[in-house]
Amino acid sequence: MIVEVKNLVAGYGQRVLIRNLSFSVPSPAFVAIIGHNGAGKTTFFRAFQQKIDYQGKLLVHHQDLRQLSNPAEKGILSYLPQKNIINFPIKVHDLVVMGLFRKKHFFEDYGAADYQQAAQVLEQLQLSHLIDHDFTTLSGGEQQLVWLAQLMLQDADIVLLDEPTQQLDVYYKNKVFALLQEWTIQKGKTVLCITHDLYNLLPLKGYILNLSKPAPELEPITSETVKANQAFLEAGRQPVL
Ligand SMILES: Nc1ncnc2c1ncn2[C@@H]1O[C@H](COP(=O)(O)OP(=O)(O)OP(=O)(O)O)[C@@H](O)[C@H]1O
Repeated sequence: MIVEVKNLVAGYGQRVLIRNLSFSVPSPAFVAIIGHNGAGKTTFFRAFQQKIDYQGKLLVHHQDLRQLSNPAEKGILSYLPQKNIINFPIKVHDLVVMGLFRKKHFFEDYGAADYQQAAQVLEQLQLSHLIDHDFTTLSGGEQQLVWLAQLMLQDADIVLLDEPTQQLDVYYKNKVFALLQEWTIQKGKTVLCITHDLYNLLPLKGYILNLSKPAPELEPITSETVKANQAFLEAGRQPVL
């Protein structure tokens, strides 16, 4: 089992957002996590990162995440937040190369081979022209792609992405989803991706987890499930019982 969620209950104080969620991802897969604004998608990721208290169990590779120290350092888990703000000047190349942090000792400098790897992922994302730019001067979508490049270098087994295509144009939305699919099929990664871009899921193989449903479960991505979930979300929020 790569990821197992067992009877997860999570929220804030009296406000329970995730009630008894259970599912398992037995082999590398792409999982789109969908739901209305405020449904608890980011909260679910916070539980994964042990940033909030929760009941139930979260297991990765059969290990309880509560007992697993520093899964990022071990290359088990990586995370791309919805917003990641930097307020000091830094070159795109220098930011991306930091994705290799777990291969470095404390204070060890990044070398030519590391910068070469960073340049390669930037090229793959068609961002080579931005390599020497100051990150803080880039557009929102460009910044989002640069973070994605850094995440690629982290090369973790399980990748959590919170709306990675939110600010992207139609071309890059498709390109990023295709890339995430490639990570699962060619590199054996498990990708959990929060998204509101349901129609971009249509060409993909994987699963949908709709956290707005009363009993969310993994549904295979097909044109029927995408359309049914889109209709479900368009119908509006269900009253909380
Ligand atoms: N630290 C917190 N304390 C109390 N309530 C919080 C906290 N963080 C988030 N919430 C609330 O929990 C609810 C779920 O938030 P969450 O960020 O998980 O939603 P989401 O499904 O990711 O939504 P969106 O699609 O808008 O990003 C929201 O109503 C939010 O206001």
